[in-house]
This record gives sequence, structure tokens and C-alpha cells, in this order.
Amino acid sequence: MKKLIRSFGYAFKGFGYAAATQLNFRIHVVAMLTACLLGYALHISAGEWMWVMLCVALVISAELINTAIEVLTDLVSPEYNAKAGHVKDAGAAAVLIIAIFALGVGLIIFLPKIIALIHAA
Ligand SMILES: Nc1ncnc2c1ncn2[C@@H]1O[C@H](COP(=O)(O)OP(=O)(O)OP(=O)(O)O)[C@@H](O)[C@H]1O
Repeated sequence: MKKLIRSFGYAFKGFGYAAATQLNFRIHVVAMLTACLLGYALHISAGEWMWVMLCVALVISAELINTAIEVLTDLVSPEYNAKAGHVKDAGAAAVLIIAIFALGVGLIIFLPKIIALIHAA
């Protein structure tokens, strides 16, 4: 049990490290919190919440894995190395693809509701 609690602590430490050092991570956390607030305010359905939660988990996990890749790359290759660059670029590309997916889901769920609200006003 103690071990389990300790590993939660490590996970929170990892989250804190990413939040303290990565601007993109902070931007994505704010975007995901905004999506959750919008979901609450616009009374989205259970099915729509599942998509939003999937996007939150994907985006935040991708950012955390990308942070791990960046830190490890800097550790292994502090000097310029083309392969180190490819590793970081591939990590960044993975985050971009997931962010685009999340943006698409957000537009599909929220845009019609926001347009309907504007028309009703
Ligand atoms: N050791 C390296 N060797 C070769 N190219 C690198 C190296 N480190 C970084 N790069 C190149 O610079 C880009 C930016 O790297 P950097 O580590 O600054 O990441 P970042 O995405 O700007 O993240 P952050 O600013 O949060 O550290 C990489 O995607 C890669 O193309």
C-alpha cells in the first residue's frame, strides 16, 4: 500500500515537472480545463463527455511522454546530434497529431452548440 502511494507521488512529481518546465504542457492543460468547463456549461451528453475525456487523457499523456523524450534526449545527447533532433521532432509530431484530433472533436461537439446559443440570443 505504501509503495502504491509512493508511486502516485512520483506520478504527481512528473506532472509537476512538466507543468513547471514546459510551456506547451501548461497551454494544453488550460485548453483541456476550458473544454471541461465548456462541457459543463453547455450540458453535453454522456457520450460527448466520453470523447472529451478521451481527448484530455490523450493530449496530457502525449505531452508527458514528449517531456520524458525531451529530457532523456538532452541527457543522452546534450551536444547537437541529428538523430537526437529526429527523436525530439517525432515526439513533437505525435503531440501535434493528437492535438489536431482533440481540436476536431472539440469543434464537432462544441461548435454547433455555440452557434445555436448565438442564434438564440
Ligand atoms: N541535441 C540536439 N541535437 C539536434 N537537434 C536538436 C537537439 N535538441 C533539440 N534539437 C532540435 O531543436 C528542436 C527543439 O528542441 P527543444 O529541446 O528546444 O524542444 P522544444 O520543443 O522547444 O521544447 P522546450 O522549449 O519545452 O524544451 C527539436 O525538435 C530538434 O529539432
